[in-house]
Amino acid sequence: MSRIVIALGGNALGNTPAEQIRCIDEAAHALVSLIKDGHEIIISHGNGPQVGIIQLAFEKASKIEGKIPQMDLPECSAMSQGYIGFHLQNGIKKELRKQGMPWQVGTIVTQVVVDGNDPAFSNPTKPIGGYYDEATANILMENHPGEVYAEDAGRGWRKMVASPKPVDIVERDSIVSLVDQEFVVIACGGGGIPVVVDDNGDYQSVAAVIDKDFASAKLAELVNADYLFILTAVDRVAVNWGKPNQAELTEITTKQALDYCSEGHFAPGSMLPKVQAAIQFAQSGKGKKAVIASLEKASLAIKGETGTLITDELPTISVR
Ligand SMILES: Nc1ncnc2c1ncn2[C@@H]1O[C@H](COP(=O)(O)OP(=O)(O)O)[C@@H](O)[C@H]1O
Ligand SMILES: NC(=O)OP(=O)(O)O
Repeated sequence: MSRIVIALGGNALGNTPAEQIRCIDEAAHALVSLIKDGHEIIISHGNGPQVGIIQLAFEKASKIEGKIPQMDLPECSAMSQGYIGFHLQNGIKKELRKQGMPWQVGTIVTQVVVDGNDPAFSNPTKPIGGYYDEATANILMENHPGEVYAEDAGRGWRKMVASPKPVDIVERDSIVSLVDQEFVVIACGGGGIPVVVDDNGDYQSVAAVIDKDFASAKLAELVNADYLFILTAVDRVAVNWGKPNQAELTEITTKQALDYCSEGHFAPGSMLPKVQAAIQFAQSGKGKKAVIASLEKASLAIKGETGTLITDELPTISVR
């Protein structure tokens, strides 16, 4: 039996409630199959599209109806955790019931501590919300001084917000306690609600969106997981991505992964943070394994039949 932290891509959850329910229904079988194989799972998820939509909805509503306030980013993140957690709870419960399994499912509103002096606060790099063309992004920047829009991994222009690195997880003990009681736990949604610790030791929220892959690596480290699974839309990480000599990686050491990162094989804002988060977890303790794989093949990935395995110690590399 292994303890597995699973990071689900926010872009894979669709853009509407109906799409999200459908995506989760499709993912639930793969997630439950890991429990059926005897593993404990803790699920985290992205919220990039969703948190941007929630913030924009409040901004628009506040202009139409004066009494509706604008909503700050941490509150929008908290709402996204509830909204996505609600659908994940129901989708996973439905699949568990179908398979006659008695596990409970619970979502924890999770706060993640960041460093208030993180340089990320003055360099917004995390894309949120929908996609725009360049001309529209320029108009939005003119009309909203202080807002930053930039290209997101060749997919279009998006609003960029600060994305500090996770340092600690406030609700870590609650998460471990529920896992120990055979709950499927959903935590650190959207990378967690970013907070800093003030002089009194209280938590104060800060306007940022933490990368869910980095938050998942921190979660996996703090709950002493054996595996970090980063599940996305491709079966394996590739070198020379999108080129005629593209080659998928099956197993790499953290050293090899670092070399590939510095050679520019992984797109910033998409695959690069996943590989960096995988390295971080693999280096966090002896025998720790990180796997980047496709969502629907999660149960094959744990058997080593698909995905890219990243560990600190593998002596060999396979490329195919
Ligand atoms: N070197 C690479 N190997 C594999 N996929 C890559 C690589 N570089 C970029 N990608 C792209 O990155 C995507 C994963 O990033 P993204 O869509 O942002 O993730 P998420 O699932 O968290 O929303 C893959 O589906 C693929 O299209
Ligand atoms: N918070 C976060 O990393 O979300 P995405 O995975 O949707 O970008």
